[in-house]
Amino acid sequence: FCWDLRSLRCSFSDACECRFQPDLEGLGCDLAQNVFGQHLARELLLQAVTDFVELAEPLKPLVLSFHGWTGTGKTYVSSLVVKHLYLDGSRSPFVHQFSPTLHFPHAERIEQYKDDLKRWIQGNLSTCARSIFLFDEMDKMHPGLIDVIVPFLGSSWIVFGTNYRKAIFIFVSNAGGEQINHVTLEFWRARKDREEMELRDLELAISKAVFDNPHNGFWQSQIIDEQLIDYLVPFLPLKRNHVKQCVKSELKQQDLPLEENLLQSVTDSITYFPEEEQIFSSTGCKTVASRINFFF
Ligand SMILES: Nc1ncnc2c1ncn2[C@@H]1O[C@H](COP(=O)(O)OP(=O)(O)OP(=O)(O)O)[C@@H](O)[C@H]1O
Repeated sequence: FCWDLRSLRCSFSDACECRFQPDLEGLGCDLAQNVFGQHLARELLLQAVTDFVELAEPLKPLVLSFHGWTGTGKTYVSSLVVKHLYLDGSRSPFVHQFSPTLHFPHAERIEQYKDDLKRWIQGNLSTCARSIFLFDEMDKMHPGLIDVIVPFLGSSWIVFGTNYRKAIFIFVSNAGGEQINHVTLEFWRARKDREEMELRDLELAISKAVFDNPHNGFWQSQIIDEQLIDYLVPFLPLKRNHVKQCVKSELKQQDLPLEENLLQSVTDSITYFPEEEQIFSSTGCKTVASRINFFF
């Protein structure tokens, strides 16, 4: 069980800046128990977040970029980070999410979006230095837009009168997903244990795929030129056994019986690739919840 004693601690301490009260043990516990098939993302993230929040005066904000195929847990893992950093979890007013298709849909308004985004981040950081900014679908972001946040990501002390070094920025995208899938498949074909995969097996493939792509929000971005991303976090394609674990955990959450037949039927109803070997789920665990409803 993961105990959460933060409320208690928070009420006795002055250190509860913006109700930011990291529960790193809880985060580690949740990642280990509830995130399947992602040993690299789990380890890297826990280490990065731990190192960062333990610094009272960090030298720069923490900047993470999540990459991987659809339904592999990128959004889910971000929600766990938020849940374990703020007492109010995702309801915290200091957690901000941007999605290009929702917030920046019109290419011709890019100059306006640049101003808005800069002011928005600056304003939020003045209210609370311990803010989190999540940028979804980075592969759909207009190149150029994201560069307005460059001044907030580096290590100069004060930007526009705000101390911003305590913020966390998380970029999420499918970019690099195919390359990650390819390397993972090669591992499987070589009969190597998936857990033996190391970051260095993937890093080069991801950075090439992401940063050399003119359609990506990071294309020719100063964020890359100035090396402002601290960690590229890879999410591996999920195998049948991981999908089965997702089905099991969804059944538990919905208080439904854990019948082996049902578990197997839902797991088998998903499509797998490549066509010959059928190893990885083409939608990760994304459609699991809706499929369970279909079987009832
Ligand atoms: N590795 C995983 N472990 C446990 N559950 C998972 C995992 N991956 C996905 N899920 C489940 O599937 C749902 C959808 O996953 P999620 O939204 O995190 O995918 P994603 O990687 O962000 O996909 P996309 O790139 O399409 O946005 C989650 O809410 C979670 O319930």
